Amino acid sequence: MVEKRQPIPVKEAIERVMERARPLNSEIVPLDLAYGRILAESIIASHSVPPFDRSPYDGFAVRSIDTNGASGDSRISFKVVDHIGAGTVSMHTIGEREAVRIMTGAPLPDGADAVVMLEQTVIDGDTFTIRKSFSPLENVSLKGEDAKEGEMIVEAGTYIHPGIIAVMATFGYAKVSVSKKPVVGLLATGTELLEVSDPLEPGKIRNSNGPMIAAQLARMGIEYRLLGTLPDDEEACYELVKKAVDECDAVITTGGVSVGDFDFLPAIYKRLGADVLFNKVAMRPGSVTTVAHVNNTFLFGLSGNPSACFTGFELFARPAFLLMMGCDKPYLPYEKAILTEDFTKANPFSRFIRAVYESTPNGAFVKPAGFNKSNAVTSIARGNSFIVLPGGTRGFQKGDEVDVLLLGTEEGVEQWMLD
Ligand SMILES: Nc1nc2c(c(=O)[nH]1)N[C@H]1C(S)=C(S)[C@@H](COP(=O)(O)OP(=O)(O)OC[C@H]3O[C@@H](n4cnc5c(N)ncnc54)[C@H](O)[C@@H]3O)O[C@H]1N2
Ligand code: MOO
Ligand SMILES: [Mg+2]
Repeated sequence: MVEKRQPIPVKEAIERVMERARPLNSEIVPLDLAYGRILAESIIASHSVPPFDRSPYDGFAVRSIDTNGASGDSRISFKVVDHIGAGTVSMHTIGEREAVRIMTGAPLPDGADAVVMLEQTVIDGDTFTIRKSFSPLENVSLKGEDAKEGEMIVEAGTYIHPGIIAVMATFGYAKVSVSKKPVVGLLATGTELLEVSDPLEPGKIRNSNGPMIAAQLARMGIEYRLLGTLPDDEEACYELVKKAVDECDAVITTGGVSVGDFDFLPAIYKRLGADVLFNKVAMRPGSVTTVAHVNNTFLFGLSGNPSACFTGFELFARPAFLLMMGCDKPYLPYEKAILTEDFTKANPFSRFIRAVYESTPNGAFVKPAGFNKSNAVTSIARGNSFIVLPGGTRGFQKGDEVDVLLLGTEEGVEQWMLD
């Protein structure tokens, strides 16, 4: 008698996984290795930005009061008493009708409260004239206008993108505290599996899930331990998974999670005494995705079918790893888009269709990325998103608005947006 599995809604499955995920500790890395990591400390402005009043233009620093009344008919003349570029501080205090020739980024000299752009002057030796008046602080980049000393700039939990690298450099963070990455073991199971470099043989296929998951992990900045590719042999798989559980924060397997005679993962979870969070999800593809937990280690039993495997990783493993890394936005970004093709199949379960999403000036559009069965591999290659159709629906038409989850973005969202 084949075991009857109880499907649970996708949202509940995700919640069960996320409830078990615990943030890992942090580690210190040099700034040049921080890109793509998750901040484990908040970035506080250690000084004001800019740190001094400075010139935003190449021109002349003047006292605005001296410019009052300037016009085309009545030009006012200034005497240039110093000349500075960025990085140099003038020792002069500007007096009446005096000016310092100043370059972009140089600190405003004492006494000056406005900057005249070079283009606004007529220069004659060490004097120049202007034809308009300037108000106090005109063309001055004020100390602290970008950030005040002590201000919170980026909160812990944020994905470190190049802009965050820029502020950390600004504030002298030569090293920064980031969350540790999970150690993830990767095992492809299947007697039919060949290595990528092997020629095809009757009844065999090349292992595409292993390299795919490795790349899904790489896209998140996570390295993996390749546990290997094993035939459908319960004993060999058990020994390998058992060993990996002690060494890894998560073990991802592909294949062998359904009810077939050579699907040994359910028996392996039992022998390990693992707590199975679920073994059936009301979704297509990926309904047999199984997630278990033992000794503080996650076991992600992804389906062998490539589209199901891919989907199971993105929906369950990805947010769990991001939560473990302290990320405050672990979920795939959500959009609405207009379907540009009919999709008339019934959806007994929530359906995740590999899709091509395009954002245009006329709105966002989406269409299935080709052959879309659970065992499809080409639509994963052609897609950049999932169309999500709710369970219990059918007959989506061209022009309908549908839910879309975007793949491969650096930053996600705080909440799972769908049921
Ligand atoms: N009687 C039932 N049969 C099946 C059910 C079911 O509920 N009752 N579920 C179906 C669903 S849904 C899926 S999905 C698959 C899941 O199968 P498994 O996760 O057990 O995976 P396998 O049986 O090992 O392989 C399935 C399929 O995928 C190919 N495969 C496996 N590994 C790889 C790999 N690394 N790279 C590329 N392709 C791989 C394998 O050759 C099979 O074709 O079960 C349904 N059956
Ligand atoms: O797990 Mo299966 O992918 O629902 O087709
Ligand atoms: Mg199977």
